[in-house]
Amino acid sequence: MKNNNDYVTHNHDHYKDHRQRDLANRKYKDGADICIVGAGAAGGVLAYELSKAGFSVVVIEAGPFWNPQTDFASDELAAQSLAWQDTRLSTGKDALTFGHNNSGRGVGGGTVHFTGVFLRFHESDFKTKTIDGVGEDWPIEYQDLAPYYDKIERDIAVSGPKEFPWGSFHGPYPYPERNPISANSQVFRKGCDRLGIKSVVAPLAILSAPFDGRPPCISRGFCNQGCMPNSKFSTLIHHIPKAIGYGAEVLSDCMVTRIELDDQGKAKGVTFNHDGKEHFQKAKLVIVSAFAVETPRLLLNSTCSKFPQGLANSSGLVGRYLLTHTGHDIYAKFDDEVRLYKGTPVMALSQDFYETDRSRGFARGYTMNAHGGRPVSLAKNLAVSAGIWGSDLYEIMRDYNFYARITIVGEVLPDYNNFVTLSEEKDEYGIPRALASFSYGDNDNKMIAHGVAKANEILEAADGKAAFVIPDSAHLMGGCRMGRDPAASVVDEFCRSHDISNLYICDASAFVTSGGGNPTETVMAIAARTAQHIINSR
Ligand SMILES: Cc1cc2nc3c(=O)[nH]c(=O)nc-3n(C[C@H](O)[C@H](O)[C@H](O)COP(=O)(O)OP(=O)(O)OC[C@H]3O[C@@H](n4cnc5c(N)ncnc54)[C@H](O)[C@@H]3O)c2cc1C
Repeated sequence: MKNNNDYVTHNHDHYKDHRQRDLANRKYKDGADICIVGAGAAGGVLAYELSKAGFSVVVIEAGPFWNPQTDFASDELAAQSLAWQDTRLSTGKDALTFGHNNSGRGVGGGTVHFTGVFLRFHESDFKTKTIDGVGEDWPIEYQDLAPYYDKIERDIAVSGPKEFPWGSFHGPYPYPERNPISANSQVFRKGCDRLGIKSVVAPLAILSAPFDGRPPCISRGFCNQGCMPNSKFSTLIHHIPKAIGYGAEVLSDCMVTRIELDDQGKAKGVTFNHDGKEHFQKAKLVIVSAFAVETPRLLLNSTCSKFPQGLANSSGLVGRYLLTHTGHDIYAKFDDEVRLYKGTPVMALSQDFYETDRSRGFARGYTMNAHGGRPVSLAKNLAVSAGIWGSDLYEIMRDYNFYARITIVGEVLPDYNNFVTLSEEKDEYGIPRALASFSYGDNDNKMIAHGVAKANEILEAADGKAAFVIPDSAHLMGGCRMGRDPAASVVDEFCRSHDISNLYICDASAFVTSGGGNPTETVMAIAARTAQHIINSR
């Protein structure tokens, strides 16, 4: 019998014992207290906190149980498999690109291939309607999440600056900031300094010193390809192994196709597909943590006579108010080599343009990330998103080493007409494929224009020559927004669905607004708060 400490020892193959081989002999075949759908950022935190509190927990994950030592490759193309690659249909004026840029698949979810930029939301993010007259207020405030932000940062030893100039949290972070920073980040900070724009070394869920049996980052630079040395946090290597140590069971390669209700209209478990066969997992409470596209899709697919519009959907808002961040990439060319592939991709950022400044002509704002990048994705994005082909494309790729990049992570305002729903087309499980529709609004477009101009100013102040812009988006959120009014939201402030008392929806889909910074710390803080609520309600 292993004790819990065995599961926190890293760099050996502690995952193999838990790859599901025999579903007939699974641990909680006759029922568990809690079934969590999806083992990503939120699902991992929930599994850890709830199993630690003594609940019997089953986590059902569509993708594989990755082993960093054998499954992660220092190869851009090979690592595409870490993302959700099933076909999703996309429409709208600014149709979203899915695949590698949007969600994970497999234990760890998006945390396996995320960049590790770890930011809190600001106080204003939770009340944009009250403060700026745009978007919607959340049913919670920054202060409700603050203790959970603290906890998550401590739990995974976030590295960051001693002083963080923006928002309510001013540091220090549990672990010191990363040093040295990449050449791209040095270029960014030089440009900011010359223009009087504040910048810092980025807070990262990547170790700057040893922690929990894991080594500090060696700046190998393949963060988005899965971190083989385990220096970057993911729920795959942190929360999930510990949850297993507390008794949780993880069923990987198992696609949940429906949430099932009993005669009283309460959740009784989920149906899932493994290797072409259907299985049922009984549970007293179901939590859906399948991310901003798959969560609404699963709810909409789980129709029954009592809920013909899908589960938790009496408001008609499941799938509505889908959010993303503007993710425009601004490139400039330098005389000296920058080598964008080197080191942790984001090592410096600025939030000087995060809060509303009416003189700019739009509400809300953005984070600027000095953002490294790899050559295959650059070539693809140049051709597909920027429409640069032929000799122009060849020349840029030939001079790849001389480009620097800034990415604008900008707040997109919530819009009822941005949504995910079910299409007419079905996948191999017989579930209708997701169809997402997305268009930027006027405020979003003004913000993008401002961010692009500001990034060019910074790069030019650092002696670069403005080169090209690749339009992009990042980080999906929303689709099951939280709120107090059951007619205007899908879940309450603890992510409990308004319609079904033992059905929780807890992941990025619960976001009301997108904030102007990378979202995963907020996803995890919300999950930790939801777990505490479930524990308190026991
Ligand atoms: C390239 C990239 C870089 C990023 N970088 C950053 C960053 O630097 N900082 C930051 O804050 N955020 C970043 N993000 C965003 C981050 O990954 C997400 O915000 C976060 O993972 C969302 O957490 P989640 O729990 O909602 O979903 P996920 O982490 O995506 O987890 C959902 C899980 O559910 C599983 N699932 C889905 N449907 C089913 C089903 N029907 N049955 C069973 N399982 C299912 C999926 O396989 C997945 O494992 C990045 C994202 C990408 C794509």
